[in-house]
Amino acid sequence: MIELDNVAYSYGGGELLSGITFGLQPGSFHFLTGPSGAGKTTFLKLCYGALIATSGEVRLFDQDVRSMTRDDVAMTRRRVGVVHQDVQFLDHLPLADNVALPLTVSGRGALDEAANLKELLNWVGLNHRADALPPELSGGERQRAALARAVIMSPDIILADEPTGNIDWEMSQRLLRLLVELNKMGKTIMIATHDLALIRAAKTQVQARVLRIANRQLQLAGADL
Ligand SMILES: Nc1ncnc2c1ncn2[C@@H]1O[C@H](COP(=O)(O)OP(=O)(O)OP(=O)(O)O)[C@@H](O)[C@H]1O
Repeated sequence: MIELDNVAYSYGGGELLSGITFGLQPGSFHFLTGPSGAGKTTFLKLCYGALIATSGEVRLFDQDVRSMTRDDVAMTRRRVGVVHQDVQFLDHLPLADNVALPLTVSGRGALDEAANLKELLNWVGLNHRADALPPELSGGERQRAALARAVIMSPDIILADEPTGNIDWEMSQRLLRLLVELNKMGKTIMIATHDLALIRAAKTQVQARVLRIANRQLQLAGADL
């Protein structure tokens, strides 16, 4: 689904990632960990084509990201749902409209939209908050809304960057359960996180692999986490 072949990435100040070869298999569940500043967000951005590798090749659904047209990029955005580290909403729009934004932008029918949206808000436990404005939401509500928005287009892959960064343990568990549920429905999941307790909790629920970025390299972490 996503393949990186000997990928390197530099930000000008030097090489951040180097010699990265990785293939994301359908239906897999990965955690991505490593020290702060190691390049986890950068790696995720390379995976969904938001950044282009300095060298090496990234293929998204068998297509080299460098050869993608604007339409190709729009298509892959539908197939890859991203939960960003710094979740942004339009503060003047109610939560439901924010969650529906990818549908609205893509021009899907209103009826289709309404049915899908209600079900989705229910699934993340936010039906009662549908009319709330983003500044009125708690951290956990924002994260669940971000997840709902990331999956509203029924993507095949969900990439989540520190989705439990600012929320308490109970809410982290709730979010994890939603991601595990998505994986059981066949979605491919990758979560960047510092939270080793979250990884341990996940391993009791799903067969998760742990990747670690350190010293510019991507490695498969040992089973002793
Ligand atoms: N647009 C940019 N321009 C220059 N340097 C950048 C840019 N984005 C990130 N960096 C640098 O690249 C390094 C890796 O950043 P990245 O966000 O990928 O790390 P991370 O592992 O996700 O960190 P964290 O765990 O703290 O979120 C950092 O030192 C960061 O300052």
